[in-house]
Formats: sequence, structure tokens, C-alpha cells
Amino acid sequence: MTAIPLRHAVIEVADAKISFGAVKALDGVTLRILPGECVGLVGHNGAGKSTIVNVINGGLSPHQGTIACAGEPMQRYGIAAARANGVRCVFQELSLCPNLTVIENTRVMHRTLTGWGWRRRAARIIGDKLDEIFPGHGIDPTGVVSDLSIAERQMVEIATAFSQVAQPVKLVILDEPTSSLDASLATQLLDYVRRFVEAGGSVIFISHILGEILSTSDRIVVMKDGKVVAERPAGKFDEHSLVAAMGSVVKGRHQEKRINDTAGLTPLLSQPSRRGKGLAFEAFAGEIIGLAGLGGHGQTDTLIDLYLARTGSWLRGRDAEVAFVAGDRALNGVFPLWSILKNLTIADLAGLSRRGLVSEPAEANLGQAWKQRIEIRTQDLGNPILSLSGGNQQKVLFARALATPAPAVLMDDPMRGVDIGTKQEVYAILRAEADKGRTFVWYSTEMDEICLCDRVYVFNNGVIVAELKGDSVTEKNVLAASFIGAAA
Ligand SMILES: Nc1ncnc2c1ncn2[C@@H]1O[C@H](COP(=O)(O)OP(=O)(O)OP(=O)(O)O)[C@@H](O)[C@H]1O
Repeated sequence: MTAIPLRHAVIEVADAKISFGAVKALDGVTLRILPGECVGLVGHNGAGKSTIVNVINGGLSPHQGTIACAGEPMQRYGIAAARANGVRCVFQELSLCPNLTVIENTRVMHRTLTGWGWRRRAARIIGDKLDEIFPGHGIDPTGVVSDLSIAERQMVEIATAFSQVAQPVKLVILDEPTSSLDASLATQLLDYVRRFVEAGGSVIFISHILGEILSTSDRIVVMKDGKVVAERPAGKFDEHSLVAAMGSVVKGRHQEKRINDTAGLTPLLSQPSRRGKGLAFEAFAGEIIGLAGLGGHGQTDTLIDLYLARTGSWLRGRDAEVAFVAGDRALNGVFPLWSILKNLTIADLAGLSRRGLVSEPAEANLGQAWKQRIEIRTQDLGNPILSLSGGNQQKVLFARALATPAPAVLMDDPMRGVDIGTKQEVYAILRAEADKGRTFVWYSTEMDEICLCDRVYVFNNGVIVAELKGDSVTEKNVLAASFIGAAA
């Protein structure tokens, strides 16, 4: 009888516990990652996914528990030990230095890239990896990172993590890697993940998009309130059982769309066709308008133009304003030194003021109401915003916009990192608010969300190439218009 060789786990964390004050972020988590497997990690916002990832990445030391790499117990484990053992991480909050070029950022990640000709070597390493993962990406490695779109930055970060310089890359942790990528870039990444895993590499894949978790993972681990509550081969889960294991309920996706008769009405927001080409943009009261198409084709620019066209409208009173939910949370969304409450209420100080002073009780009431309405997971709204998990920070940005009386809300891919239970709550809030007459203009990289909209403008190369209404808002029609430039 031939002995079956024992496969050591690339990394094994046993019974890890971490608390932040009264919050048990990890409450005895055991996770074992084998070579050649992609492990999907799912759970509600604040379940502890980023915390266990930070333990594996060496950024956080568990207060209790053990870590072993390739079967060897690690006495002292930190960032250097994790890298030496081939662990790489792509963080939810992108970590590139914005003032440096792509090449220089590659050098920051790979310290051994030194000596004569390091720029040339770095350019080749990052360029080759970008070509391998995202063929046709169009990113210039000599460009400065701050000039890249959020999707391009995410692509660079991913390519850097998979690129190999000194030590072999054994385990790559991808925390919400597709959150800023459109459908075609996400497919390229997921295909690459499968190729990497089939070649013997390991991946921990965190996502709130359950379809991609189910299609890409070999095994799925479900976390809830700092614990692992379910763990099975991916084939033994479907979307319903996965959501149930996370502690939520799948609600019907179908929402009544409204086809408004807008003939003779004045649009609330409008914009002529861009650069004199394509269709003009119009949004009427009570509509949910989707902006679709491949990422970076003019959707965010349109939102910004619509926003700027209304600035100064406070002169006409609060009810004329527009609210904006920023897409790049870290760059344009949170005030990092402020509390959760101040971040939530900043957009409606006029509504909370009595005789020129902000009323603290009114501010606290507003905060409590939204905390409950979209389940912001914190013990105290006075805590710093950065003490919240990524998805919970995103909920605060949502609440900030919805808590204003602005008749129009512009949303730049606002559901990044938000868990499925909350998304469903937010979809219902959007529909209820639209029924009351509010207008939403919603850029989303998720097709399911585009399909919830009443009317959709599809973008291609910076201009609107198609308008879809009501039942013609389908994935097939949106894709056809995105790629061919004309609605099916
Ligand atoms: N630095 C910190 N200070 C205080 N609390 C923290 C800190 N980091 C995380 N927490 C808390 O630990 C818990 C777990 O957070 P974690 O970021 O691991 O969740 P997550 O599952 O990654 O959520 P998400 O899906 O929103 O990213 C949350 O309740 C969070 O508020």
C-alpha cells in the first residue's frame, strides 16, 4: 500500500481570539488553508473576516491561539514572517502610495527590487502580471497612481500581490477584490484565480457577491459574530443556503419597476449629450436611474458633473440640494478622524440646527434611527468611524445621504462591501423613497443592481449609447449595449 503524502496546510490558525474593547472580533476561529485551494470567506459586515485576514497577514497578533506555516508552529509571527512564508494580501482599503508611480509602488512592495536597472525590472514584473491577469488593461506602469481610476488602482494592487520577485507566492488573500471592477474585469480576475489555484497556489477570497464566491471557491467558510459557523465544499452550498448560514434571508429579487409618463414634465436633473455625441441625460422626480456599461466609461464623470451643476443651489434652499454617496470611501467618503455620528450627520447640519447651533439631542436621535434602520454594527455612535468594518463604514455614507431632504441622490457604486442582508434593506429603502418622489441616479458595477432600476443609461467611451426602460432593463440588453454601443 502506498502512503498518501501528508499535505501540510500553507497556514493554520487555531482558536484565534481578538477583542477590541468589548467587541469580540474573533472568538476562537480556526482556519486551515491547503495548497491548491481557493477558500471563499463570507459573513455579514463586522463578522470578523478582515480581522482573521489581518492575523494571517501578520498585521494583528491574536490575544489567544496559535499559527503554523507548512506544519511548523510559529512562535513569533508578524508581517515579515508572513511575507517570508509566501503570504500576500490585497486589502479592502487599497494601500498603494498615490504620489508614486506604479513602478515605484511595485518597488515598495518588493524590497529586494534594488540595484542597477530596478525600474526596468519593476516595469517588466508589474507589466507582465497585469497582462497575465487583465489582458488589454491599458495601464502605463510609469504613470502616477493618483491619476488612475479606482478600478485601475485595484488592478495594480492585485497584480502586485500575485507578482513574484524573491520568495514564491503561496497564498494570496483577496479582500473584496472585485468591488471596484466591472463585470468583464471581474471575470478576468476570477479566471486567473482558478489558474493560480490549479497551478498549486492558494487563495482566500472574501466577497459579498455570492455568485462569484460559489463559482470560484473550492471550499466556503462562513463567519458570524467572530466565529466560524459553517464550512463546506463549495458544491454543497447554493445561494440560499449560503445566505441562511450567514444569518440572513434571501428576499425576492423582483421589484416593481415604474415606467413614468414624463411627457411634458421638466426633468429634475439633466445634461446634454457628452462631447456632442450620444444621448442626453434626464432624470425625473421619483425615478431610479441606473448608469451602466464597462467601468470608467464616463459614469462617475456624469455623476460629478450633475453634482457640480447643482452646487450653489443651497442659495435656493435645502430642498434644492443633491446628495452624493462617494464611491472611493477612503478618498472621498469618510472623515477619518471623526466619530461615526459626526460622519453620519454632517450632510444635514442645517436640518439639525436650532437658532444656528446643532442640537445634540436631534443629532443623536437621527444617528440612532439610522443605526437601527440599516444595522450599523457598533456599541456606541461616538466611536471613531475607523473602528467600524469596511461595510459598516459604507452604511454610514449611505445614511448620510439618505438622512438629508435632498430630492436627488447621486450614488457612485455605493454598495461596495455591503453585506447581502443590508443590501436588500437598502434596495427597499430606495424604492420606498422613490415612491415618495425622490430621484436616485445609481452607478453600479453589479448587474443585479442595474436590473433593479426603472431606467438605465448605458455608457461606452464616455458617452451614453443606449437608454433601456422597464422590462427591457435586462443583463443581456445592458451587455449588448456596453460592448456594441447599441441596445439589443
Ligand atoms: N481597530 C478597531 N477598533 C475597534 N473595533 C474594531 C477595529 N477593527 C475591527 N473592529 C471591530 O471588529 C469587528 C470585526 O470587524 P471586521 O473588519 O473583521 O469585519 P468584516 O467581517 O471584515 O466586515 P466587512 O464585511 O464590513 O468588511 C467589527 O465589529 C468591527 O467594528
